[in-house]
Amino acid sequence: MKKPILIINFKAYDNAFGKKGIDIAKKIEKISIEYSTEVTLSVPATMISTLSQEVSLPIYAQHIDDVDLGAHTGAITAEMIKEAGAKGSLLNHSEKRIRLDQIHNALTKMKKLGLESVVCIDRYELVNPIGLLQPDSILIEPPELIGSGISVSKAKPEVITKAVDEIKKTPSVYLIAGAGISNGDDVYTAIKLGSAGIGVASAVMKAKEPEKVVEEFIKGALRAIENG
Ligand SMILES: O=C[C@H](O)COP(=O)(O)O
Repeated sequence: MKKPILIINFKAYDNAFGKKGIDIAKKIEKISIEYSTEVTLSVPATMISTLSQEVSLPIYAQHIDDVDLGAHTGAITAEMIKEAGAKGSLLNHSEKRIRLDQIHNALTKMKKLGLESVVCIDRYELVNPIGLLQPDSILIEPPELIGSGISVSKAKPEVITKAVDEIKKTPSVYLIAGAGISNGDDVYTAIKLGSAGIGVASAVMKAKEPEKVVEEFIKGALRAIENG
C-alpha cells in the first residue's frame, strides 16, 4: 500500500452500486490521477468485478467470510474476491465484526493469495494484538463517530496518537484513522498525528460533488506529508 493511504468505503449507500457506483468511482479516479495520489475503493461484493474493469484504482472488498470453498451458501471468500479483481479487503469493520480467530484465518488465506488486508478496530488496545497478525494495515475507528460528521482527528485525537504509539511495536503494519472524517483539515490532522492515511465513507458517498471532497482530502494529505 502506498502512503498516504486513502480508503473510501462505499458501504451500501444508494450510489455504491450499479451505474451510480461506476459514476462515483470514475469521478474519484479522475481526481486520483490528477494528483498522482492513489485512492482505494472498498466496494460492495457485487461491484468488485465491474469496478476492477471500469477504473484503474485499487478495488477492495468490504468483508470476506472465513470459510473454505465448499458448501457455504451465501459466502464471499477470499478466492472469490481475488478472481473478481479485488486487490484486498477490509476485515472486521464495526458494521461487520468477526471473531479474532476468523480475522487470523482470513489473513492467513489472504496472504497466501496475495491479497492486501486492512483490519478495522475500535480501540487502541487492539492495535498490538492485531498488529502481531501482520495485516497490511489497521484502521482504527471509534464507532460512535462513524457517520457522525465529527472527525476522530478533532474529537478524539488521543485515539490516533495512542494507536500510533502502539503500531511502533509492529513497524511493518500501517496505522490508518477513520470515523467522521469530513474535510481536508481532518485528513491533515490525522496524518500529522502520525497515521499513514484515512478511511472515509459518508463525507464522500453523501456529497453532492464527491470529487470536490476527495480533492480536498488529497490536498490535506499531501500538505501533511510536505510539512513532515
Ligand atoms: O469505513 C469507513 C468508516 O466507517 C468511516 O465512515 P464515515 O466516514 O462515514 O464516518
